[in-house]
Amino acid sequence: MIRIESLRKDYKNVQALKGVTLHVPEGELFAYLGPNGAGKTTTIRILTGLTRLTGGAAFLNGFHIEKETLAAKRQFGLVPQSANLDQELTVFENLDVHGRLFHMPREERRRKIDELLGYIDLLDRKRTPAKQLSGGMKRRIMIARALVHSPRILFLDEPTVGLDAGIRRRIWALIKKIQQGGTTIFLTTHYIEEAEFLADRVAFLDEGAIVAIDTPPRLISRIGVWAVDRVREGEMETRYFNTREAAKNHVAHQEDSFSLRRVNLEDAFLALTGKKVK
Ligand SMILES: Nc1ncnc2c1ncn2[C@@H]1O[C@H](COP(=O)(O)OP(=O)(O)OP(=O)(O)O)[C@@H](O)[C@H]1O
Repeated sequence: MIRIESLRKDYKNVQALKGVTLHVPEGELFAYLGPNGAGKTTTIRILTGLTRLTGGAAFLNGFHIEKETLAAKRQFGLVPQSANLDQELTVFENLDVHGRLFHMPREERRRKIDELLGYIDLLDRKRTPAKQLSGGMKRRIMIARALVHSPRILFLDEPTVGLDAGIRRRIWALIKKIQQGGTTIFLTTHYIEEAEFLADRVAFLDEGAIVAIDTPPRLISRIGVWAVDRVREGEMETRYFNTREAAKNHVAHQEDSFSLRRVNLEDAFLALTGKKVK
């Protein structure tokens, strides 16, 4: 469970977070979606104790992140945006170092690491140096590493950035599997389809403030059901309708080329923020 209340973060010249409030119940997969610079990483850095907040409060499974720091830190695993495995160490050693940081006894570390490597389908790479792994494998190992101490909350900062489509889907399946084991997942992304596919609920973050929080289907239904894209005088125009008939009526007798399609989460994001995510 994650509770954030009126969270603010000021850097010298930027108000990175302007009073963010949200609650992620136990076991939910929550996506925090926004364009570059929206404040996604800043939020994760504050929740995981890497950056101090300017105002407001946050709790992880009920523990105050600044007043009960140690207990709060035991609640989560973090997969940062950039690959930070120790390249010279093997896969096992990378995970083992993490288990030691959490003072796990040796036998428990071994058991847990084997279990996790089996879980992510990389047991055969246990003795491989990290530098010999592909980008997708490194990402899976980073996810496994974050789970060594059995946290109940997992933070994933842009978990599939830079990975190709096939590997991205494999990571999605892994994230879903982790949630099905009961872990609360807080994921940042600027890939809308990632949020639409994975998340129980999504927050749209823009310039340090939340614009909307809801389930993907409910966010989409705020806009309409059918969309008509049309190029008009060199500009792309999209209009939204609640029925197919209304959409068809709109394009009847038009000479421009158009496409009729279902409304998706990207439409909802654009309509609610007036921005493009990518
Ligand atoms: N250490 C820092 N010092 C000054 N400004 C910062 C610092 N870190 C972030 N910012 C600013 O705070 C704002 C939010 O940045 P943040 O990295 O949280 O955004 P983001 O949504 O994670 O974007 P991205 O997808 O690019 O990582 C941006 O305007 C950024 O320039």
